[in-house]
Amino acid sequence: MSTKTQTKRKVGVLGATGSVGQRFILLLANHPNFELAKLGASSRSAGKPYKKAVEWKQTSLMPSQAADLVVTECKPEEFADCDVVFSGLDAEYAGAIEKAFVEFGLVVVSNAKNYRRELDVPLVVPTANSDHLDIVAEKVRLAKAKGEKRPGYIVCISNCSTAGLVAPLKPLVDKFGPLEILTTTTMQAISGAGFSPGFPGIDILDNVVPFISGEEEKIEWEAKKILGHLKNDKTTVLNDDSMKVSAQCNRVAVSDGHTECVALKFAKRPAPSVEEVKKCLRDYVCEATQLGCASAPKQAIHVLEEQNRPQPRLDRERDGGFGVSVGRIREDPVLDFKFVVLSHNTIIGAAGSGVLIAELLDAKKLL
Ligand SMILES: NC(=O)C1=CN([C@@H]2O[C@H](COP(=O)(O)OP(=O)(O)OC[C@H]3O[C@@H](n4cnc5c(N)ncnc54)[C@H](OP(=O)(O)O)[C@@H]3O)[C@@H](O)[C@H]2O)C=CC1
Ligand SMILES: N[C@@H](CC(=O)OP(=O)(O)O)C(=O)O
Repeated sequence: MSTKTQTKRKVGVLGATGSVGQRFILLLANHPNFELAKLGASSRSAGKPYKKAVEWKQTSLMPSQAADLVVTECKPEEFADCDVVFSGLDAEYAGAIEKAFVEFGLVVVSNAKNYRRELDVPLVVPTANSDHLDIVAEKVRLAKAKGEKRPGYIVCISNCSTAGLVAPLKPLVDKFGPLEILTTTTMQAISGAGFSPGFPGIDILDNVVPFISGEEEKIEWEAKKILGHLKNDKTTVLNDDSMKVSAQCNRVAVSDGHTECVALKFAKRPAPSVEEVKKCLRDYVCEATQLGCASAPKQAIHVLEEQNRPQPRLDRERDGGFGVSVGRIREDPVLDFKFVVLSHNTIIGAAGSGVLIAELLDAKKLL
């Protein structure tokens, strides 16, 4: 019997002190395939052990694997031995830093918005459109065919509200065809606004704020890219521009977990029944689960029958935050259906998606 143990892949986290960065630390500390090797943040944090650089705000204790790692500046040379670098960088700085990392030959999986619109950059919710990683597979194949080593590349994670929205839509579109109309009204947690400086308590206590800068536009176009298809040559994504999407976004006094009230109309007539929609969501098994990825949810979509669910505090941890909860699925008198979806914004909406994407890249031998 073989006694050979598989060595873990070294990984780094940029923006390790932030809201998304802290979630990456929690998810990577005891990961079976990845070893947390490098942490990066701004020059304010660089040179300090992580436990001194970070203002830890998670409800789980800071993992010992991270506490004494010394934070560095976000320079690619510092991360040269990492197989994957996760980015939770402030978008103001992410563009230049991530570009430098890719040019250095590194694999970057990013939460920042900067490269999401690039046609040859996959925008991936790993429980929905993991097939878009074929763009990366094609880049790697072409380089290897020329006798070159694996090139640096970037994969983008979607906006957190978009992730919760498209997770149940993808199996529905695959089974019942494209959507004609999609509307969503979000109730977004304060952790989505980040930790530096963080959403002011006085603004959110006893309150709802009906504006999140840039969020509605991002949901409206990102859904079209994620629900779109790859061109035949697998080099770019063709957005689903035939679908009309409308989003309204609100910040609410919830720590973690974005809730969305969704309504939709399918392009094809007759529309499926409520029972067919529920069955489609319940039966869905995402590729990451089929491949046995370590963080993949057992159930990607949880269909809830209780009339007052999902609720963020009660449902956000389903499948470790990698599962999305859908409740109150019913006919809509204007469109075809309406339902409520809840997703953990820093797990399936951010860092968790990043980790699961890296597991998929590893399973597909693209690292
Ligand atoms: N929060 C969420 O739910 C989601 C966030 N995102 C995106 O993820 C990214 C991170 O968001 P979030 O964690 O909320 O943000 P935070 O404000 O909490 O964290 C920002 C991070 O960026 C670092 N940083 C700031 N300036 C620089 C710099 N000049 N050079 C290097 N590092 C720098 C900070 O380090 P330091 O502590 O040293 O200042 C910190 O680690 C953003 O692009 C955001 O839009 C995406 C989806 C969901
Ligand atoms: N805007 C989101 C979080 C976020 O930063 O999204 P994006 O990465 O798309 O900018 C929220 O407030 O909940």
